[in-house]
Amino acid sequence: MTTHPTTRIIDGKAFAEGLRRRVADAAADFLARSGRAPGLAVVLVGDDPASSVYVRNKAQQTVEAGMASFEHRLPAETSEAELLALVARLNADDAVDGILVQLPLPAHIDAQKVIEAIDPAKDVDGFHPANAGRLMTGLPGLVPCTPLGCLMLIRSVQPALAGLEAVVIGRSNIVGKPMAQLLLAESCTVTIAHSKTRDLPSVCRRADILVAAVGRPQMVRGDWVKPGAIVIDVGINRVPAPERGEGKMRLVGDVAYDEAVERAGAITPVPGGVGPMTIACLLRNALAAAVARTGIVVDVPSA
Ligand SMILES: NC(=O)C1=CN([C@@H]2O[C@H](COP(=O)(O)OP(=O)(O)OC[C@H]3O[C@@H](n4cnc5c(N)ncnc54)[C@H](OP(=O)(O)O)[C@@H]3O)[C@@H](O)[C@H]2O)C=CC1
Ligand SMILES: Nc1nc(=O)c2c([nH]1)NC[C@@H]1CN(c3ccc(C(=O)N[C@@H](CCC(=O)O)C(=O)O)cc3)C=[N+]21
Repeated sequence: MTTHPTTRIIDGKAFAEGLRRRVADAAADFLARSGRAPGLAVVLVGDDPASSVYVRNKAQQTVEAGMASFEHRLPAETSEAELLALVARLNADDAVDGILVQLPLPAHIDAQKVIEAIDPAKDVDGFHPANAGRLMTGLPGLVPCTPLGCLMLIRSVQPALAGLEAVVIGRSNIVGKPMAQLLLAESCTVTIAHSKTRDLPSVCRRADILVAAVGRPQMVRGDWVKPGAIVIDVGINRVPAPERGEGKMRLVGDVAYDEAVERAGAITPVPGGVGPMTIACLLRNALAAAVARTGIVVDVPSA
């Protein structure tokens, strides 16, 4: 593979390691001042294999950062009422600063109801309407981890964002919409594209910053990328990899990386780009929640 001589491959894995180290330092300060470690509770309902791996990684990295991890694995048959009762217990538990309920939830549970049951002060995913509204209106609050991680990576290659054209493909509440809000707050000119967008390739070609959060393997082609653009690939898609052996799978993003790397000024790989930042930002948000809840001031890494 040849890359443009000036293309910067954004190493999300390395950036995330550095962020986790800074969070760990601050968590140690928090422990020294308060007598307890910041606490993060992660709830998994059912046994989806991918979700199970993420939850294990989150718990492991929480402990490595010197925080208390409370892992709740519930059977797929758990009723909505039982899950809401657990959320209520976690809301009331002073050792728990952050609560994450892994999505997707089984179909018999109303995910929106569960999100709204989480105390906004402990909503480390930033999915509660109170936090979404705070982001939209420019008030301090908890910001969704994946877009926050994307903003940190964008800033690492381009600190001055005002006036840049940003295109976000995808309008989900967990990635696309909050990503657009963060870029707007940075004074980018933001376009949100989605499945009804006409002539998506032309829209993308305007972008100085192109964020793909779609869930379609390698949909964004090289000739959709403006030369020199910053390309952030949020997509996590598992596709068959027969070259690795029968039944094997590999991860690809929403961007055709080998093509886009030829035109981009900077680009995130998959894996090793946005994914590791999501978990690092989760730990960052748990620390931020602990600080906001207790008033104990430590150095919380910011975007
Ligand atoms: N790296 C990480 O940490 C994370 C990665 N992800 C990954 O990011 C991707 C997106 O996740 P999420 O936002 O939850 O996904 P959703 O399925 O909730 O949203 C997908 C968005 O893409 C849009 N879309 C679908 N098809 C097209 C198309 N052909 N052209 C343009 N837009 C299209 C949809 O439009 P419409 O609204 O019109 O239907 C929708 O807004 C997934 O691959 C997911 O696995 C997600 C979270 C974290
Ligand atoms: N309430 C909730 N909050 C979430 O933040 C949330 C969720 N539910 N449900 C699922 C999605 C997805 N998600 C990822 C986290 C880390 C990686 C990650 O670490 N990816 C590695 C690869 C991991 C692998 O090899 O599978 C990488 O890209 O390098 C990916 C995806 C968080 N999500």
